Amino acid sequence: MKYISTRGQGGEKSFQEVLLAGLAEDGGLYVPAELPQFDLEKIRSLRGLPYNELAFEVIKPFVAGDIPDAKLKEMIDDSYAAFSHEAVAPLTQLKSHQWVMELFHGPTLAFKDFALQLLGRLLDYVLTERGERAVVLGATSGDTGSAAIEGCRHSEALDIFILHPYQRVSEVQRRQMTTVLDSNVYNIAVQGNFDDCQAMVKQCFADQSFLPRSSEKKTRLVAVNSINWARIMAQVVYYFHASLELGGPDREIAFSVPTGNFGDIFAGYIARGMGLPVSKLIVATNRNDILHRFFQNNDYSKQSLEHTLSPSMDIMVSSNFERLLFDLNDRDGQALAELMATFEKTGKLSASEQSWQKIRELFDSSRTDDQDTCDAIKALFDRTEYLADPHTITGIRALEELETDSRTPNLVLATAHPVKFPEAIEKAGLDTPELPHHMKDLLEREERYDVVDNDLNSVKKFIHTHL
Ligand SMILES: Cc1ncc(COP(=O)(O)O)c(C=O)c1O
Ligand SMILES: N[C@@H](CCOP(=O)(O)O)C(=O)O
Repeated sequence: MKYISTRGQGGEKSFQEVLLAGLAEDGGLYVPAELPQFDLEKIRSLRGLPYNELAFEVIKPFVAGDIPDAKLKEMIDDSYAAFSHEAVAPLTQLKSHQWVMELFHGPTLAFKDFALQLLGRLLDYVLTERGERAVVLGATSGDTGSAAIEGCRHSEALDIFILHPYQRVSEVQRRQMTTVLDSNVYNIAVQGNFDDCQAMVKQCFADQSFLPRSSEKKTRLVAVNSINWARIMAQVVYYFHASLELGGPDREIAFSVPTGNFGDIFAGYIARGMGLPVSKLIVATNRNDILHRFFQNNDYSKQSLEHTLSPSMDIMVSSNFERLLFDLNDRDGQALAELMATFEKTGKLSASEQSWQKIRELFDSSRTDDQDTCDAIKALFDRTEYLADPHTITGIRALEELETDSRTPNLVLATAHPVKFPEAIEKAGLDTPELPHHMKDLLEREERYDVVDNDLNSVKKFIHTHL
């Protein structure tokens, strides 16, 4: 499989190159030069497979030529054996035609584990084969950080630096990161918001001269955010899983996806591009609604980032949106590079009217504020005794608000476990469930993290001195 940058430079790359690079050298994101195609017969043949076997079939073409089948299979089997539910991504029906797919049965209780358990293993395998070490650098609004640490901490080939916005993640989320005391793990609490953290991570990738150099080799920086294609690739699998559970590919499914960095829903777009019958992709946002404004009014313009009860979606600049824009611009890297340069200068962009109209046939969107988040969590619980987390509920609310075809199964991605967000659950007037067994003493464990100014040089200096 070959990959290209959304900004058109640098030629074709292999999966290993893309895995290890994160961002492309021209500042773009990697996408497959061509998507693998699964016809209906092939998709039908996947029916009934356990999650790990399905994952192997879906992921295999993306890594072809770079990871031996037997090794890939072993890594996938190990990744999903770490999940606490036998079905890995179980579906629960909330009402007729409406299901949630629970993506929070991994070790850190959010959907990030699906990709980061595998990504950690892929990195460890590839780096060990090459006899190299690397520095993992990531930004988190709460969930990617702990999942990345959990996925990578056991690798002797990796040092891990995670930036999170100081006092802007929940206590459980913070402690899931900061109570990991391994000597290769560094948590940096930046006195800014998630967009600041993500922008600094991208700037570190763009200019890596701050990294120490050993005599033989320069230090390699690796991305664990969904700018890394391997993240999207692993997330594609559960769209196939949901569809097959609900009668696909012989009926279409509509997916409603709590959205921030546009990675999770973009994986659904890729599944559709591979041949999976998907009728709608619904972008559910919180008050940070740049994507909602794009899908409603063709207006992708930055506003100030607000702190909400769904902190993991407190994102304004959505990295993966660039991957969609690449397709909307007929995969013209030059045109996309110009569009992104305009966005960097002016803080806004829009698509051509024709491509926006076309993409609106597939995508719809909805926005939920904090009050509606609490009201909807309570109303759902009163009706069904199902406790949704404040991110998942935005996806459920979107389905209530938008008119969807009642004959098509509607599936919401349940992206995190409610136990991670007691503030929202309490504000909804409900009791937070107990922490699961492996995290029982989380609130008593020793923490270690450093608070750093919202300043690129301070972050670079921190990384440099700790390597
Ligand atoms: C719990 C939760 N829900 C939804 C999202 C949004 O996903 P994405 O950033 O892939 O759009 C995130 C963060 O990424 C999250 O942690
Ligand atoms: N919501 C994420 C933010 C980063 O998104 P990613 O999917 O690009 O890693 C988080 O919880 O950290």
